[in-house]
Amino acid sequence: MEAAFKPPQAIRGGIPICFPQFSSSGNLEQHGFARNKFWTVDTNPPPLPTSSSVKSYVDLILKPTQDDLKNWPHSYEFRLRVGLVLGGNLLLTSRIRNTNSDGKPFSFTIAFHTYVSLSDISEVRVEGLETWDYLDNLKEGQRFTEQGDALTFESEIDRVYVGTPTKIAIIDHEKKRTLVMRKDGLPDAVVWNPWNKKAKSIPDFGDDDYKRTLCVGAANVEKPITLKPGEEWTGRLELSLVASSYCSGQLDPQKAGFVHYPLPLSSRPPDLSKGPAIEGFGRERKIETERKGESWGGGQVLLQLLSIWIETVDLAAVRQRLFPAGTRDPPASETREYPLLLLRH
Ligand SMILES: O=P(O)(O)OC[C@H]1O[C@@H](O)[C@H](O)[C@@H](O)[C@@H]1O
Repeated sequence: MEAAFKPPQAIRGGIPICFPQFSSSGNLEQHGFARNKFWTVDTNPPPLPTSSSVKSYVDLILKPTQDDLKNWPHSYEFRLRVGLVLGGNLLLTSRIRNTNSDGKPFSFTIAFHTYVSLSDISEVRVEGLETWDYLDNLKEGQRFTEQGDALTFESEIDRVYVGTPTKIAIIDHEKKRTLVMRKDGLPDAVVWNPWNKKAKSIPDFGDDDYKRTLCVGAANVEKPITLKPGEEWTGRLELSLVASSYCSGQLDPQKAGFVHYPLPLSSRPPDLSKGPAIEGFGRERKIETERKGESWGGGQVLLQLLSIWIETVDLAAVRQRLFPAGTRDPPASETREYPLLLLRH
């Protein structure tokens, strides 16, 4: 996929964050405005207990501008901690606080619209959603119950599974690996693939890209969250890639040993033009044309993480947070994934 960040057009690929509205359920633009915003690095976030297995993280923040308040008249602070867990998992911890000074509550829906990169959609099954209810957007949002089998794909799908378990597995038989999604505070799960006809009308999708990607998003859609001033909501999403010696029902990623490491930025830029940037997490963008004299050692850069765009930041500071001293530099042969994505001037 060729994900392009050209607001106000939507971005597809990585993990766009749909906030404060999922899909077209309200008056705002489809999936809300957050996915088209620049975030800033939050240098002094309020304390957030972090498990000792989270070795490196960076804190980001999104707040409304005066213009934003015209569309959605609420003050909020959306904090996102992007963490790398020992062993290579990716942990996103979100906190949304109502900072309205007029005493008014606000309600929102939210989704982490994860684009998962696949070998071929016909080789994939999703476990963890069977027997749960879903709202089918291809049938005016009617409610159905999934049957007892794992999900497989033969045509367009556009559903919100409601009140789902905390673990979902996306099993890719051909790649022999499984993406395990664990979620807290995000009871619903979005499953979307436009299939061939619809994909043709979607800018970021090449003709066959529908075969190689599937959106499985952790979400809170069915019952919007309401926050009074001063109240805060927290949600967590953890993604792990495991080798698919995976057996049905065995969702513990510790049982299999697919490990990936942060790329040591000090060594050399990865040649992302040859393939997906973070393959397992669905990022498939050729960035050759955009790599104009990046400074990998530091300096002011525009940073993109998982489809989250961050205002110009001091790369050295971000690198230090994400890859603190002592992080083991992996031998080149072991480097498989690049959690830190695109840097450009
Ligand atoms: O094209 P967008 O705005 O990124 O949305 C993609 C799809 O996202 C899904 O989550 C929605 O349920 C679909 O209806 C929508 O088409």
